[in-house]
Amino acid sequence: MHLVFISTGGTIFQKVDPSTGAMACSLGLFDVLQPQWLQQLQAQQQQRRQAWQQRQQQQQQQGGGAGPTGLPGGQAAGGGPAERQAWPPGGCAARPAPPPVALQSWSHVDLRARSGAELGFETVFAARDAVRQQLQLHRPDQAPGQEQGQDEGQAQGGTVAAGPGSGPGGVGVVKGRGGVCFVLVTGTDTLEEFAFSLDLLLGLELAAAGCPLVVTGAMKPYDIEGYDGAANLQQAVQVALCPAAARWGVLVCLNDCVQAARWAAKADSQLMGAFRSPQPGGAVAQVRKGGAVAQVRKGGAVAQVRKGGAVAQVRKGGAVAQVRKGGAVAQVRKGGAVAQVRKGGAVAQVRKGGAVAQVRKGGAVAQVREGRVRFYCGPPDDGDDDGDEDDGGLSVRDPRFAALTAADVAPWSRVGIWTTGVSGFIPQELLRPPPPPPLPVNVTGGGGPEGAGAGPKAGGPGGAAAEASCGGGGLVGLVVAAPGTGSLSAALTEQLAAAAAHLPVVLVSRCGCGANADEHYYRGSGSKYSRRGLLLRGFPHCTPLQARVLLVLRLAAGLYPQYCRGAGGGTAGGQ
Ligand SMILES: NC(=O)C[C@H](N)C(=O)O
Repeated sequence: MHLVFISTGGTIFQKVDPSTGAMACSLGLFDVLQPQWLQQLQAQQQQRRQAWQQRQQQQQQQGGGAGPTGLPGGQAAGGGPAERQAWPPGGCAARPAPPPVALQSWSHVDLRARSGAELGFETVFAARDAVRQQLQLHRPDQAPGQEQGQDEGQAQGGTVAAGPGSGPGGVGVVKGRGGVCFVLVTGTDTLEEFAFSLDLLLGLELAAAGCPLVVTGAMKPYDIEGYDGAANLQQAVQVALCPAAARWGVLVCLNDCVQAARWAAKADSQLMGAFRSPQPGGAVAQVRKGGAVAQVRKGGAVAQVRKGGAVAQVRKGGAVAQVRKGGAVAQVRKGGAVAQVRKGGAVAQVRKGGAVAQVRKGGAVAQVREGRVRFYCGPPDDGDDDGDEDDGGLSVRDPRFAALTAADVAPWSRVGIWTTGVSGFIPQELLRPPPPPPLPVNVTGGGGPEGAGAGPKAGGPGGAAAEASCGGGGLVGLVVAAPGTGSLSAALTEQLAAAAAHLPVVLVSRCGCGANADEHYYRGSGSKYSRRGLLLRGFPHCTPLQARVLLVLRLAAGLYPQYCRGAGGGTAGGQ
């Protein structure tokens, strides 16, 4: 396996410059991750592979295969016994463990972006292109989606096919892997958007090729006690090499936890456990479409320490405590919500000890414990999303994104996010329709709407040229983060409905988790907006940040032609 590091900037590479007293991005990747550590890992993986091969031989000699439980013992990082036990519910009959992955070589692509705040789509696309290039170089022999008998898989003892009882997405089942995996190091401030964008642009390709990309960073700078950069980077490497990571596409790994890029969000601006997925902790059960699916965790982080104070962390509890500024316990709860009811399919997982756990949208999908990567569930069946929404035929990982370039996306990046609430308002200035196009030179009157007043060109997939249609407010689109399932006052509804004639307006929940419409309980909560031209479908459970990324890519890909000039819809206006 070849491991590719792609780095930008961020706190992970920062320490104070004594001459200025300001933070400076002065470290390189291999200052943070000692090559010696990689060499040790290389040797360790090799030993584990040999041990695995010996066990296979012994089992064959004994004629026992994988044994009655399918759990050959002694697996280490990337193939540990806990990982095997974790999934699927009901046990793992006759499912052989995949071989530990051999780390053969590594390389580094430095994209030289400075910090999370400076991240632009051009860097996202530079990363996408770097990944593509490496995928080409380490191309599996067979077509995506098929079992790959590629050199790497064969060199490692062959591929391991899905056995009976393998869970959704075949977690822990490695139907061959590509010969390359990726670790992207970046600033945490925009890490979730970077990871989500790459999952949209590359997720299908990576998952089909069995080549995971793991995104990481650090919450503390290099020269501060408790610097988390080295550990995060090491764990990201372990996750990238883990067989169970192969089909996830893009993952996020910080603070011992691995989360799906589809769900991970920076939910705390300071703590090392900043990254969470929707529904972290708290909920101990979920009921979906009438069938109970329990979610039990070992408590999650139930105590946090900021700026000194007692260090307290209680697990297997459910009691929640937070200690902030000097040790005062600011908040003590017991239990939080004990049940949630939503639409949706049941997906459950069994952990050691009989606890019935976790719907796939909740929390970490894997953790690094005792130096081992333990996946608790597999990627979604559909490889994309929860699939329980009426998404209007739009998937989140859309194959049409594959042809996009940075130049296509540039004109469409001016999508704004506006949050509404009590006495909610949106400045009309933001929503103004585009100015009339200037008359073409040497034309006396009657300038048509197309061709004139051209904004930057965007060549969409399939050669369909589209131009961004900027409203008078300078926006090409707007994401409205509204309360609850995306509830708007009557006045806002009318204001946005008028704007939707020329400006794509997406409505999402500002809750950070949950759908933007719920026709089961709040009947009409979606249709009254979509009837007026607001975009709701195809943004399932998207956070406002995710909806923004998705809208930018969809506009660039020409998926909403009514909002593009020259892409079949004429000048935007009227749907
Ligand atoms: N922890 C971090 O990486 C934060 C930093 N401000 C960034 O570049 O995103």
